[in-house]
Amino acid sequence: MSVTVRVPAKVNVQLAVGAARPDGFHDLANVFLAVGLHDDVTATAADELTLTCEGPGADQVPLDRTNLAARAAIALGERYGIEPRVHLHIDKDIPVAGGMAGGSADAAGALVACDALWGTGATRDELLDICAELGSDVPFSLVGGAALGTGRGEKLQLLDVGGEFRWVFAAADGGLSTPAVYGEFDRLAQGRAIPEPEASPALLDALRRGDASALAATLTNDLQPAALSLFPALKDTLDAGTAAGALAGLVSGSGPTTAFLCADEESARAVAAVLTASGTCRSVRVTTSPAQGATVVQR
Ligand SMILES: C[C@@](CO)(OP(=O)(O)O)[C@H](O)COP(=O)(O)OP(=O)(O)OC[C@H]1O[C@@H](n2ccc(N)nc2=O)[C@H](O)[C@@H]1O
Ligand SMILES: Nc1ncnc2c1ncn2[C@@H]1O[C@H](COP(=O)(O)OP(=O)(O)O)[C@@H](O)[C@H]1O
Repeated sequence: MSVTVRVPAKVNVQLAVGAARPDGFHDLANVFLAVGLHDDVTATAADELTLTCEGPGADQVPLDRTNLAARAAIALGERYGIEPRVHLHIDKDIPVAGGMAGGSADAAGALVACDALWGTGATRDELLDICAELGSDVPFSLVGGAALGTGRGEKLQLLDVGGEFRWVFAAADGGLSTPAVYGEFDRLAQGRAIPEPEASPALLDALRRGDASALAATLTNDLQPAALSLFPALKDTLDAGTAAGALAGLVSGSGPTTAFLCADEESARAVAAVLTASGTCRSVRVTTSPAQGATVVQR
């Protein structure tokens, strides 16, 4: 018996980062938006825990117990006294180490797939607890849509989105490590007072109204200077996308994927064509948001 779960990538339309906490994490006001790029995770009953992965960047995904999908299966099994005898297959379409929460998506997908396979009877809150143990972004991958993440990003408040937004994503040649980008944020912040992170009322209002121009005017990412400092060529991609007519461009989370918000489908196609021809990125995708969270698509 097999269960397949589809899980979305995310973009952070606001990522306000506070000072480093004693535990090494940073308090955030993290406005997540799920976007229509997905990984599919299939869980199949097996003799032991095994993993396979296919798709772009699959060679950079660990296939041992450090894989976030494997960790999710182990964590669920431990909680409910079940041996994780399962084969997990990840069909990957979310850029690896790209700041789009691909690993978190796979963790949420594996959790929901194993939960369905094993019939644990876990409540959604119990699943969300396990998600938060696995990583700061994992709870959002489970719920999808749009949400404000506070704490280290794991405490979620669902947000209303009043319309569909058009995005172009440019995957970079290479990846960025999330801890390295937060470390660079700390280095750049030395000697500066860091304000408490707060969600922008204007941005939440733009989301609620589905107003792309207003959202474009309020997009912010406090990790962007750190990502650009570690990966300066991203500036060329951002310049190419905005010159091509995007309403705004920003680094997605810790990067190095760049995200371009566009007025409509036609503009998104034009921006994608210019980015593809620019030679400033590895691949380009056009998609929409919001997208739904982890969903069983086959069983
Ligand atoms: C930056 C963001 C924005 O959504 O995602 P990505 O863009 O990388 O996908 C997140 O904050 C990443 O969340 P996630 O990738 O789940 O991070 P975790 O596994 O919990 O933590 C990895 C490391 O990132 C740093 N970290 C993470 C979250 C946070 N609020 N403060 C931190 O300082 C810590 O160094 C931590 O050890
Ligand atoms: N299922 C997974 N998919 C992708 N990466 C994973 C997975 N499990 C563990 N990793 C590790 O996590 C790192 C971060 O990957 P990813 O989650 O795709 O990026 P980001 O944190 O930038 O959103 C990768 O370099 C990889 O070593």
